[in-house]
Formats: sequence, C-alpha cells, structure tokens
Amino acid sequence: MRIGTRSSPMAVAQAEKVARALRAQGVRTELVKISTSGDKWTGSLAALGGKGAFTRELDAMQVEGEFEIGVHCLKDVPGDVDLPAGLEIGAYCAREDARDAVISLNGRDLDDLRAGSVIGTSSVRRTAQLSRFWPGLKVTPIRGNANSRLSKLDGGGFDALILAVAGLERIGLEHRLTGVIDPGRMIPAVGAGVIVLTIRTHDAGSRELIAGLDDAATRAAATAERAMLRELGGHCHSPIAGHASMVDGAISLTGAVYSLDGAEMMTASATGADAAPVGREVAAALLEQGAGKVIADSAQ
Ligand SMILES: NCc1[nH]cc(CCC(=O)O)c1CC(=O)O
Repeated sequence: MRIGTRSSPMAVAQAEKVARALRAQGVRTELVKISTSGDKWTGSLAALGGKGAFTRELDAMQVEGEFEIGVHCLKDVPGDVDLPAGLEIGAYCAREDARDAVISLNGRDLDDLRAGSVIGTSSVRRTAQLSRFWPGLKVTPIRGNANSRLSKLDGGGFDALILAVAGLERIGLEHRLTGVIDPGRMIPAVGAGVIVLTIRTHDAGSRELIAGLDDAATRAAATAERAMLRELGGHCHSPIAGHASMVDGAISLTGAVYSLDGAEMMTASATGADAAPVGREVAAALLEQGAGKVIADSAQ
C-alpha cells in the first residue's frame, strides 16, 4: 500500500501513524511524500486559492494512481470544494484532541499574558476569537509549518502562538504547550483533530483494508460539522467554528460564526440522531441570526 502525504513533519508523522496501524494488520506499506505548492508558498493562503491548495495536488496524484491511500487533516480538506471525482473518504480515524493550545515564551496561559502581548496566528477563526475574548492581546499573522512557527517564536517578535493540541502532539512537541484553551470560548475548527484517509472510489481492496481504522463516532461528528459548513456556504476566509460530539448515542453540535474583528458572533447548537440534519439545523439557526451577511463581509 502506498500512502501519500504532504512532506511537512506533522503530515509525515500522521502518515507514519497510519502506516503503523496498517502494518499491525499485516499490510505492507510505503510512504510517498509530496511537497505541495501550499507547503512552499510563503504568501497568504487566500492568494494561493485557499485551503484547498494543500490537498488539491495530492488528490490529483492519487486519482492518477500514484498511491492508494491519502492521509489528510480533515481541517485542511475544504468544506466548499468536494473531493475530485474518483476519490472518497474511506476512513475517519478516531478524533484526537480538537482544542487549541497556547505556546508562550514565559510559560503563561492566555488569561495570564500581560496586555499587549503579541500572539502569532494566521487563522481567521482564532483571530476573531482572540479579538473577542482576549481583547488586550495583539494578534499578528505568522506563516509556515508548526516547526518553523515555533522557531520564529523562539527567535523573538512574538510572545505566544496558538496551535492545535493534536498537531503539537503529532510532532512530539507537546512539552512546548503552556495552556489548553477553553473550547467553550475558542470553539475548535470544523474537523479539528481528525485524520481522514482517502481512497479511489473503485478501489474496493483499499476500502476494505482501511475499514478497521474508521471510527463511527468521529465519522458522525465530522459529518455534522461539515454539513453545517457546507450549508453556511463558508469560504476559506470565513471565521467559522464547529464542534460535535456523541452524547448518549446522539450527535450534539455547537457552531459559531464571527466577524473578522470578533465584534459580531452568532452561535447555535442542536442535538439529534442523524449527523447531517443536525449540521443543517445549526447552519439554519446561524443564518437566521444573520450569519450569511457576516460570512459575505469577511470575504472582502
Ligand atoms: N491549519 C493547519 C493544520 N491542519 C491541521 C492541524 C493540526 C491538527 C488537526 O487539527 O488535525 C494544523 C495545525 C494547526 O492548526 O495548528
């Protein structure tokens, strides 16, 4: 089985984890590492064509038959662009920690950082949430993979970074974490902490081999979150958050939409037996509160 992955340390670490799980089932594996233009690009994501830039090239190579299994962070698989014809998500791996982490130089948590501290993040969601709930902090854009962002933090110019807890754990740098952010205030990104495996639609053999890596609760939560995102019509520059979990066998989702400066916020929650309808219900409630205009404004 050839496993296709981006070549950043985090991507390779998660692909190796998938490879180990498959080898434990007696499957022979080989990693195919690909540098996408998204990895090499140092400008803004929007200029590159949005989040899809990270996955599009990998997808094209998989369709061409360069590898059997693609490994992706679900968070980086855009909600507004479906997978290309011929590919599908064959497994949702059990969700890791979906929360955001703070990595500060002085060891403090977000609430304890002094006013004016410079926080590095380029995520529109994290920027809106920080501006709204920690207005004393100064948010500054930072690009590059997690390892290079940590080097930039150590090099000065920033007091702290916000990164995903799951991502830090994957690259073995969880000791850098100085706080885990309350997910009630910083609602995680849609798909956070979830790794998905893509397969070619007609590749029944691969589908069967990875079936054991699929986690039903994660699939349901991710389906609800992404149904919400799709219904909101969010683009890559909309500050949107969404997090679902299974509670007593039902799927429970909270979603939020923010203006870029965090001044406006809409939130809604729903619970139900079927994932996609729960996602659509939350989206409808957000749109009812005016989320459509806020999302459209954030595109400018
Ligand atoms: N945007 C990049 C990205 N995509 C997935 C993760 C982390 C792991 C995950 O949530 O699955 C990260 C890094 C980060 O946001 O800090």
